[in-house]
Amino acid sequence: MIFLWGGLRLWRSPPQPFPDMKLHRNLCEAIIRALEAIFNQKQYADKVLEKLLKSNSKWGARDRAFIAESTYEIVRWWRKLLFLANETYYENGSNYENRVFWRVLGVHLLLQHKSLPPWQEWQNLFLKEIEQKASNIRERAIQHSIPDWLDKLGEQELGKGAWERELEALNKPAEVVLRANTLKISVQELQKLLQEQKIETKLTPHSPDALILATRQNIFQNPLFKEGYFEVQDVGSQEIGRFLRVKAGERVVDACAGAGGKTLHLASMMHNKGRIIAMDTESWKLAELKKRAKRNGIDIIETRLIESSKTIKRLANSADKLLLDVPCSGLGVLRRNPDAKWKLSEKFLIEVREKQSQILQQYSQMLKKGGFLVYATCSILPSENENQVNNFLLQNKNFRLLESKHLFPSEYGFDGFFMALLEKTN
Ligand SMILES: C[S@@+](CC[C@H](N)C(=O)[O-])C[C@H]1O[C@@H](n2cnc3c(N)ncnc32)[C@H](O)[C@@H]1O
Repeated sequence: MIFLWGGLRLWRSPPQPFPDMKLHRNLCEAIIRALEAIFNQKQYADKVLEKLLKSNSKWGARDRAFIAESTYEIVRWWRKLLFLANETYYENGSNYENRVFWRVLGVHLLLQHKSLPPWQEWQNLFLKEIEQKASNIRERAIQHSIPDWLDKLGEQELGKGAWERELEALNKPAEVVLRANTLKISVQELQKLLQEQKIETKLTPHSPDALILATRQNIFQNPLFKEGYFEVQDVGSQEIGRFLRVKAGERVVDACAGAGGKTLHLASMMHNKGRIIAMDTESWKLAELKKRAKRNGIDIIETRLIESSKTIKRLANSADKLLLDVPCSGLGVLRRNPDAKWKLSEKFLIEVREKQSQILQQYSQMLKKGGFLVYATCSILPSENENQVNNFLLQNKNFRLLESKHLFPSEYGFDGFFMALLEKTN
């Protein structure tokens, strides 16, 4: 699964019709190239777009937004658009012909009320017919554009009503959320400085340091970002950091730190006092984390690459607080990563659940007696969440559950997460 911290996320805005924009063939060809790389070469959408947008410096901001937004919306609605284009959907990962990408793009643009140029690829596509077909879809997996196996699994795990509510919410494009780096600035001051640049934001009751961008722009180019005044981080992800209740001066281990989205938050809540050991199995992510820490004015983080179980054993009984933000299906963040639903498989889910339970079992040994750990995922499936925690508690009587929380996109409007706070009592 993918974890994003890069600039591309900012291009995922609500679908916009770009009403007065002429359809240039080179922009449509760029979208086709992106779709081909995502669906046939199985590349990650964010990486594909990052590379594609860098490849042509002549595209203006509107062109780039058009390419990125169209690609993301097509990826999100892939199965439904194939159905409306009278094309076959392959659940087994087979490749699609170029012609299919063109037809799907044509259907998408018609539904955005664009009039199509008389290009040969778009002959015989008519909005009225497409709309009529769309109004008669009976199958939930097509309507919500999701693979059959995942649709069945979601219903099995969450129940019909809850799964349908999440399906609906997970197909809405995500907002861009900033987290003020309180080591450098308060959320109110940040809002004011952004306003002076005519960048409108709103506060949210769900997170004290969060600001939500009213309109999308390349915020990573903003001088305030370069100065480390804020990071881009979803509201739910911010909640996980707070859930660990870290204090200044503590020794904290963030064992699946990745590029450090949550590590940086922990460090600012600790007022940059104490020690955080940020670990991961991927060295490139830890290298990125170091860069981000520097920008944020944080110097209490030490990165440690996990090369074997020895790295973990060396830290036995050493942490006051431990964050286990484990690898997962990413089902809670499909709004940001819609391509994940086409790349996930039952086999991957079985493997990732096994990994989660191993991490929980082995890494929890790093905690001191009396210490707290947070087990977190960006999944909404009980099999990755409470079931993992319950199994662990059955086998580890020296831990007790203090609190757990589900963040469902349908209920609070942001990404889906799970977090459980455990205490090591003995
Ligand atoms: C959910 S992501 C972490 C996101 C990160 N905490 C953040 O807030 O940006 C899970 C991370 O676990 C890492 N990972 C995978 N297997 C691991 C293992 N066995 N031990 C530690 N980390 C692992 C992945 O490389 C990935 O960065």
